[in-house]
Amino acid sequence: MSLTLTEAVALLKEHDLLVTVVNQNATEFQAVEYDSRKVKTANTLFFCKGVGFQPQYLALAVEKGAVAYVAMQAYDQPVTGIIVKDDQKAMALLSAAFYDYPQNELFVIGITGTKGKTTTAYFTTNALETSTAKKTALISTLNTVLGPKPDQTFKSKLTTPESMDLFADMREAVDNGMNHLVMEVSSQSYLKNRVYGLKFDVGIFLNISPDHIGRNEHPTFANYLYCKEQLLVNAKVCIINREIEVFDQLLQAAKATTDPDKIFVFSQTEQPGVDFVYHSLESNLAESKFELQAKSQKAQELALTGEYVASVPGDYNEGNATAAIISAGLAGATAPMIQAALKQTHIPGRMEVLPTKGHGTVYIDYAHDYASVKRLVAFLRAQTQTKEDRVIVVLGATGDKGISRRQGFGKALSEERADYVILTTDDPGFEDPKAIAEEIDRHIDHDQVGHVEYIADRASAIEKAITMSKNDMVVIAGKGADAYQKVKGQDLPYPSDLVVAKQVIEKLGAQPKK
Ligand SMILES: CC(=O)N[C@H]1[C@@H](OP(=O)(O)OP(=O)(O)OC[C@H]2O[C@@H](n3ccc(=O)[nH]c3=O)[C@H](O)[C@@H]2O)O[C@H](CO)[C@@H](O)[C@@H]1O[C@H](C)C(=O)N[C@@H](C)C(=O)N[C@H](CCC(=O)O)C(=O)O
Ligand SMILES: Nc1ncnc2c1ncn2[C@@H]1O[C@H](COP(=O)(O)OP(=O)(O)OP(=O)(O)O)[C@@H](O)[C@H]1O
Repeated sequence: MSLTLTEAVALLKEHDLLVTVVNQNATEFQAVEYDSRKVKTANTLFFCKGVGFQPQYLALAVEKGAVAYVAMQAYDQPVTGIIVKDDQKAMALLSAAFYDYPQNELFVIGITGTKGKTTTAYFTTNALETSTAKKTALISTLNTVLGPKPDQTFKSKLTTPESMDLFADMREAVDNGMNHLVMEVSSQSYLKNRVYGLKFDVGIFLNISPDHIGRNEHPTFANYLYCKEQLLVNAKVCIINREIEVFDQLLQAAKATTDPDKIFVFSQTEQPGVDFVYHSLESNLAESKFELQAKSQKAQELALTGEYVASVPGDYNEGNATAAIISAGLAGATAPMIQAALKQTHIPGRMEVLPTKGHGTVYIDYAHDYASVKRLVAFLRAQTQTKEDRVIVVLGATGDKGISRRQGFGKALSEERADYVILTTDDPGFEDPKAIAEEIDRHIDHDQVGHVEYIADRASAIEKAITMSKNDMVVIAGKGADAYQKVKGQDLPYPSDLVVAKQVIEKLGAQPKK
């Protein structure tokens, strides 16, 4: 992989991003980097970007071999400086060029939404497994999969990687023989221009509710919506959930750049302009069965009508699965292939079900905002068998970010009348977990929620909930498959909610007979 100074300058000029070039002595770059600690070779082009950037990082990069840098200002360094109007946009464009536009060799499906991105990404990837002969790469909050070998799967750092990492990942996927890519597209990735200039073959918009607004994230809901909307503006084919409150605005955004014939709308209810309708047939504690109907000519042409079973319970997962079915169909999978895949999809930390003998049913779920906790508690309430069966909830709220979630949890637990709530620790960061719990508690309507208590140690909170449960639904919410607690800038090891719950069930001798 390489890039010449002439090519870089031409590309930046084409996008009206170039200000000037200083010390024009470098000619060709054999490596690109944005972290001085990672610079390894001479002929590196270094990117100065980000709120935490400091000039000494560039000095270190130069010491280690950087021959040029891209920045929004010139620095006192003897190497070539490519001065640009926007460092993040420049990094995305030049990274794509450096890695020789790997997106052109992949069918790229992008997924956005406040909730359901990871679930839909896993459904879609599995649905494509047969039609692409296992050549579908995945970039998700949980894992990044760039090839079939075990060492080509690794834990992701972000939901959507930094642009340079994204294009490097895509190149690696192509080199590993992949020809499709399913990826989550966070609103933050548009805010930070991580996907600037990238065209998606299919863009999915699942839902939007207030979240990710505040320090380090979006200043307002309008900005959050605008960033998410950009996926539709940059997709050749759009799939949109009709039930989104701001659907009309989304449709307009999609239509600005996409032929209406390439926009697919899905809904739970029949209404004008909808291409696909899904109806729930049976939603139980282990899976969801639903029917998908094609309503428009273009939908019928995809031949996806039929009954589907999604392995992940929760009626909202039928919407996620529907989006996955349509996108997989557009990418060439047939209904039988998708039906077989959805039945078997396992998504770590999303509605993991542990039935017990004598201690009810335990759910581990990543629900960590108002909308997801509300839907989860409502769903589990509907599954209780008798009036005496309780919904017992274990949760905490993260420190340093998502502050509005504390109020949201209080509201969701009150509206859905959780019977027993144990507040506990969930990635407190630099905050005091007890103070976070007290804040959630202040937003709980104690006339609606049976009982609320605080147990600082998460494993002990889980143990108490399962031990006290008889025929109840125990929900351990918020951390999903995370095997750490984020405390004061460190990831402290934590066995994960699933492992803790299994240990408790074993200790109680409550494993169900196989
Ligand atoms: C607010 C935000 O998005 N920040 C991201 C951004 O940081 P930044 O560009 O400001 O960079 P920085 O960390 O201040 O560091 C400045 C620069 O100095 C460099 N550096 C630093 C130290 C050094 O010794 N040498 C050096 O060169 C760094 O590599 C960096 O390029 O770029 C970094 C990678 O270059 C990301 O790690 C970082 O994500 C932070 C950790 C984060 O928490 N982001 C969250 C909000 C996020 O992006 N979340 C979304 C999901 C949200 C959703 O579900 O919708 C996501 O896509 O993951
Ligand atoms: N369509 C939906 N509506 C409401 N809640 C949902 C929906 N889909 C999933 N959830 C809930 O949200 C949780 C997170 O789901 P998932 O990881 O798929 O979403 P995500 O968009 O990737 O989340 P995040 O951005 O927080 O990583 C699930 O565990 C479930 O409780």
